[in-house]
Amino acid sequence: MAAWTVERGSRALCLLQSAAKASAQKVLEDMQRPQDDGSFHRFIVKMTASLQNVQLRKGKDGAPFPASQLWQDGPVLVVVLRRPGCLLCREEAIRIWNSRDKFEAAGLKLVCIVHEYIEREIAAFAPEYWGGDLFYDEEKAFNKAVHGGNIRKGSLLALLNPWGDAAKNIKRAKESGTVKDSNLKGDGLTLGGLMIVKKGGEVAYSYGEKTFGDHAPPEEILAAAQQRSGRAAGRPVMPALHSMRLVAQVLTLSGKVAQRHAADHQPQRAVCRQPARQHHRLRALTAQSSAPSASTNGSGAATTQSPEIEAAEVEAAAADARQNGSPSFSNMKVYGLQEENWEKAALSIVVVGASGDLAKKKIFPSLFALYYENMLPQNFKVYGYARSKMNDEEFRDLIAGSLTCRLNDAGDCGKKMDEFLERCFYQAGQYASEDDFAALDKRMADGESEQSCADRMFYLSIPPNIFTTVAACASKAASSKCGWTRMIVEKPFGKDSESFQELSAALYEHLREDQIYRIDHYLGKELIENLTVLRFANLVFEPLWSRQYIRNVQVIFSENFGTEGRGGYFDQYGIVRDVIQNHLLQILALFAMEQPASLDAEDIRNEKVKVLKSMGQVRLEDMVLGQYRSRTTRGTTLPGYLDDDTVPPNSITPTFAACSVFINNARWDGVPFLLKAGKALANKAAEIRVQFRHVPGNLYRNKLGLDLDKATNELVIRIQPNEGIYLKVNNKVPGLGLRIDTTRLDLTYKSKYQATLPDAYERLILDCINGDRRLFIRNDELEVAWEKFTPVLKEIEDRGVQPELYPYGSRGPVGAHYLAAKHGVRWGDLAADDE
Ligand SMILES: NC(=O)C1=CN([C@@H]2O[C@H](COP(=O)(O)OP(=O)(O)OC[C@H]3O[C@@H](n4cnc5c(N)ncnc54)[C@H](OP(=O)(O)O)[C@@H]3O)[C@@H](O)[C@H]2O)C=CC1
Ligand SMILES: O=C1O[C@H](COP(=O)(O)O)[C@@H](O)[C@H](O)[C@H]1O
Repeated sequence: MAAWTVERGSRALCLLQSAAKASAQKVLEDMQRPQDDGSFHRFIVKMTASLQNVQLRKGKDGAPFPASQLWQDGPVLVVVLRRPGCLLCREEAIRIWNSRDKFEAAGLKLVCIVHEYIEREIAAFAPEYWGGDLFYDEEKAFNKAVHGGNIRKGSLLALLNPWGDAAKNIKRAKESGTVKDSNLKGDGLTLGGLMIVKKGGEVAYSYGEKTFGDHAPPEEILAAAQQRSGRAAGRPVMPALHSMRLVAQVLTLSGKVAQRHAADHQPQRAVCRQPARQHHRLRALTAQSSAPSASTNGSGAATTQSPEIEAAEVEAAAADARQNGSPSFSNMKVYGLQEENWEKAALSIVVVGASGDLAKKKIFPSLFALYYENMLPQNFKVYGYARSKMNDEEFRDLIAGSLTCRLNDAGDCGKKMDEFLERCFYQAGQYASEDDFAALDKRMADGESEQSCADRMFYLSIPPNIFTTVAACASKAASSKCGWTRMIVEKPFGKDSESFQELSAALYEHLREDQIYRIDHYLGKELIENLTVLRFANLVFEPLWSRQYIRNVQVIFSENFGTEGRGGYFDQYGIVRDVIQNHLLQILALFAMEQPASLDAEDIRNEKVKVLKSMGQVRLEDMVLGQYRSRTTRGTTLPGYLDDDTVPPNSITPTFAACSVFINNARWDGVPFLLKAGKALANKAAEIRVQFRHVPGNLYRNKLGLDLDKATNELVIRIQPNEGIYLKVNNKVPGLGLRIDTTRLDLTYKSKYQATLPDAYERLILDCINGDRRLFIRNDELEVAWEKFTPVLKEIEDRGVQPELYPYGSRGPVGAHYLAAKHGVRWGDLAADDE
């Protein structure tokens, strides 16, 4: 068989790299020379064999017959459903069914397969959404086949992400107007797809749904159908599963795109010498160039340009290839291999500083949660790296203690934990030793060798003084040779403008901006993700979001424990650098920014930078500093900050700070933004409070009591704990007479949603793997953030400003009340009516 093998595509890619200016047509011609090393053939045989004898039924009680009967007389297009009642499945079914003329013209018969037979559901589905034959596949063999032989389950987490593909698909389906009604009955998690099977059983095309409602691109199905029948003018018939996609990839690789990508990957050695690995590289490049947002951000494999520019380039390259290439591809969109490669992809995750607190507390549990939710690529491995001496078993014991089964435990958590731990390894090494990182590289390469090529993600969970040393050694000695290499860098990103610039410059010596993922875990919190949805997806809030209606905004962080063990780190930074300059300022930026042009990372971050630039300098006179002291209650003494052994005696580092800032733009002019953060306070909370102005000429003024502030509307976005959003409104108390009460319109997440909220680190690690940079901080954001705070921090240190003492477990220093009063407002969290 004249097969289009993956290796053949690999060679074509090398050809492209070495002669990037060659036209796509020429490359296609080169690829079209037949080559048969048997691998594609073996794949087809395996796939075909797995379906031939599958027993299908027409109806639940119908007589079973072998699936091979479907294609014994001619080719067939098989729609493999997830669930007949679902909106997205109905949308897909009717779309295919309505295009049946084209498929039938290409000689295909259309059938639909369900893996569950709920009579009423089927009756509501066919013939309303599907007019052809429908068969029941009890074994779910077709659902497996479209996903390479395994059941693939969609994750409910995917539905929680308002920017995710699943949400976009739901929107698209609703807007299509083709589905009148839908329901939630049946198994909605087992993903489906679509296949074209040739007469006799050879699979000519296969597409597995990657997430809910991700359907095979119509142009691709049609092109495959035409190829299958050999009807596309002048085209050789070719097996479609790989070749269709391979050609799509090659089309994207013409001219400068190929050149740029080739240049972007570092180090470049061995790229062309390893044909087996090229397949993966093809994926990485295509994933980056494929259509929707996930793809432009997708691999992050290598661009310093904005996604729009890149998308335009890819489009131009594809257009070029269309012009010069075969007419049968003229309508073909450039879709990536992401979905199938998600399973084939190999990923090595390195946690540097694996013996430390953050790694144990957050990173490994998050990785396990992602694994449990099937969010990690099939071929992933985790490597812990630190100086401490441990073997793999000891390392596994160390992290096992912190893994939990909190996410939707389906009873298999223990087993999953064991599976996860089997993929965890430990490599001891010094942080400044390239040789030690080379040893890690070797270890990873051994682990990766079964796959085509692995991407590598490093999480630098180490003290800031060694960030750049590690970045240097890791990038030099342990970068991925053919996939992407990304590094998540933890805060603190410097101590002031100067040290930040130094750190930044040092990182840039070894990494490009698109490889650096500066994490601020507050951006990964559910309610922060929801902030932009709340603003921009509701008509009722955005018009009020300005100086005209808002009196002040408060961003509040409090913890009911002290530095406890982290005093050594904390004392060098203090609460302003630890929480306000990063977490709270990031929240403020998202809250106050203008509507971005799109939800792309760069558009959002551009708006954040603008609003930060419009912010005035933080001034000492607008700031209150505090430090907690010990407190004895009922015979128990809670230690003061200075009682922490890791804190120097007489330290004046603030553990509490509050400040007011203004944003000097048309929207926010004159509105005080009050930021407050403290440790060892009365409770643990993080929230945004928006206090609205008083109602002018209020008819009920005399019913509201003397304190009008109590009756102003207040919108509270409770980031944690007990996540939720509520709006304080005035309401008539039911009954005779007219009494007014201030009450809450309350959306408390745990009452409304059953799903466990993912931890911020889970979301952010996954985003990094996906190349989604929206929730990571760009260098220029930090630059501005430091500009606003550096002068005041310097002044505090130069003057040796003494913090006001407050007792452990109290509501903080009294000075904070004066600060609010200076702006004629009160702290919402300290109001008597606020529990
Ligand atoms: N812990 C937390 O809650 C949070 C931490 N962060 C940030 O995450 C990063 C990691 O934090 P965390 O895990 O608490 O840090 P740790 O202090 O626990 O350090 C992590 C590891 O780094 C190594 N290490 C510690 N001190 C040094 C040193 N002076 N020189 C070289 N290596 C050292 C140790 O491993 P070994 O000796 O085995 O090499 C240690 O296990 C830091 O940047 C921190 O600011 C951010 C937010 C929260
Ligand atoms: O970054 C930090 O955040 C934690 C608080 O995080 P949370 O998710 O538990 O609210 C804080 O304790 C720590 O001091 C700071 O470095």
